Amino acid sequence: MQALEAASETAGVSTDALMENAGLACALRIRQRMGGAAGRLVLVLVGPGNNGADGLVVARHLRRWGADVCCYIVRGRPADDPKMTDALAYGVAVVDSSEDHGRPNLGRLLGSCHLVVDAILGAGRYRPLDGLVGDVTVLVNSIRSDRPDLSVVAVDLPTGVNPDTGAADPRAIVADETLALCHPKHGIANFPGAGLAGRVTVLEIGLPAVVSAAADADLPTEWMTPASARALIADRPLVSHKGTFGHLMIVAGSRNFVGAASLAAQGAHRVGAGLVTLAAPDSVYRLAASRLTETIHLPLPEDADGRIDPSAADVILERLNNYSALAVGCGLGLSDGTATLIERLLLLGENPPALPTVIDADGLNNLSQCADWDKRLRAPTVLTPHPGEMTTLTGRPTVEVQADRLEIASQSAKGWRQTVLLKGAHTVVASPGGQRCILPFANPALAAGGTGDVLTGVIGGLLAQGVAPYDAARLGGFLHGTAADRVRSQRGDAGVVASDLLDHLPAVIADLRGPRATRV
Ligand SMILES: NC(=O)C1=CN([C@@H]2O[C@H](COP(=O)(O)OP(=O)(O)OC[C@H]3O[C@@H](n4cnc5c(N)ncnc54)[C@H](O)[C@@H]3O)[C@@H](O)[C@H]2O)[C@@H](O)CC1
Ligand SMILES: Nc1ncnc2c1ncn2[C@@H]1O[C@H](COP(=O)(O)OP(=O)(O)O)[C@@H](O)[C@H]1O
Ligand SMILES: [K+]
Repeated sequence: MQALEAASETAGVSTDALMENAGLACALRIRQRMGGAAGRLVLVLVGPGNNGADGLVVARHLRRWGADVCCYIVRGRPADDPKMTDALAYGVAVVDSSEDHGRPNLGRLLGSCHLVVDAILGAGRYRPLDGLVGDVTVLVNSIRSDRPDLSVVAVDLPTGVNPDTGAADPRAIVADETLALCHPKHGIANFPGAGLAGRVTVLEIGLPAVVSAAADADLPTEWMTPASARALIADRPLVSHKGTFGHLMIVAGSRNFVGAASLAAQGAHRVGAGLVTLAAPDSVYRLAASRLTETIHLPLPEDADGRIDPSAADVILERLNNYSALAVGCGLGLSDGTATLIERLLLLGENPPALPTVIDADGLNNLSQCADWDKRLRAPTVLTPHPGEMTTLTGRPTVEVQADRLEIASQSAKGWRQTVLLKGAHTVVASPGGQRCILPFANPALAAGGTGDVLTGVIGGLLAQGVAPYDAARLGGFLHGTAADRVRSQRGDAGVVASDLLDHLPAVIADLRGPRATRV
């Protein structure tokens, strides 16, 4: 962002203009969050640099719209600060920390305000919080935990988070929402910083077009937003039929995991696949069929433990010509037989069509048993490991995977020449060509068995409709994460079950698509 700011100056857009744009964008979002400005009491914590200057612009606009706004100057501002002059001219109240010994004024303001804006520190050079700033952040965090009605909104980054790494001072601000200016900094993509940022909203600050185009080409990591997801949703022609939207074959399920197969099938239906066939062990078919009224069924021979028998590979392979995508793995179980099945379905050697494929769960575990699997995948594939499955596939300890999620997903995608979706809070998607993106969802409601099976069905359903693997993975993950956020807002963090996600998927797609005209 520092380089972009310099390039903007050269292109004729001053830092001051960017700061004004940034402050206005933040003020608009805060007003929206509060459901209006008039009569609200807002406390803006102002630091010494440009983040503090953004805070003063936010304060001025909110005051202009009728809020009672107090700026608490955490660290001295320059004596001739024009942003301070402007804020005072609009009637913003100012309290200086140097005159608030023992912080009685700050305590009083925190006790009565509706919302706190953290504009103490942003993306400047990081150093650990000193005593003065740390005092303030500790008080804010403690009053926030006593007052569930109080929102803390951070400008650009929560104060105390290292913008480049995501490391955090133990006294860092805990925010309910972070307003990321232009390109989100790594500090709110990586944990623990990401865990302190709350919901992340990305705001435009009006970089000149030539600068932002160059930046988009240069920056390796995309932060998925509703706008970037919308761009991946295809039009749905009015004159269409079930064949228009593809046919997905799902190979899944075993005696112990009947629901996994069923959840994947429903995930695919709910993102608009034209036809979905579930190829499952005969005993799973008998249980799942009564729930899956829209699904086509292909019952398969099974072994003594209720897993698909490897001889079923012939049954599947001879039919694949009639399908447009394949999803493999949910609840498959793990045995020599299932490894043979996976080898025959997915790896070089046989000669069926190379259907776009998503592999999850035991599909991945079985795959890891096949010699040289990473060099022999036949089709364009999305692999969707959780961190434990990533360990199985790469041999790298899970703590290592989690410490460097972006790099490990990227390296794996390049090495395997396939798309990789590394699950978990802030899911990472990486393409074999070096693109990568972060899905901005951290949601404990998703931490429940079966949610990954829904994701596999969603990605498979998109592949079947002709969406390219990298796009299917990032769009699928975005739809899944958005649906989960909706479920969480209705039902809370605990007790959500995977099938709760399903009903939300069509509305998530419709809302993202918006009122755009459907083409015939
Ligand atoms: N780069 C851009 O294009 C734009 C940047 N903007 C804002 O500018 C911010 C970056 O501004 P700055 O570079 O001034 O950085 P900061 O606002 O983070 O402030 C840096 C100042 O804080 C001091 N400081 C750093 N760590 C400290 C600590 N632990 N305790 C006490 N003081 C500490 C530094 O010595 C320095 O004086 C962004 O986060 C964003 O809010 C926006 O105004 C929009 C335009
Ligand atoms: N705390 C979390 N924040 C965001 N997403 C999460 C969180 N916990 C789990 N998820 C998501 O939920 C899904 C879980 O998938 P997985 O671990 O394969 O479970 P299962 O196979 O039991 O369905 C993944 O999409 C993962 O990214
Ligand atoms: K901040």
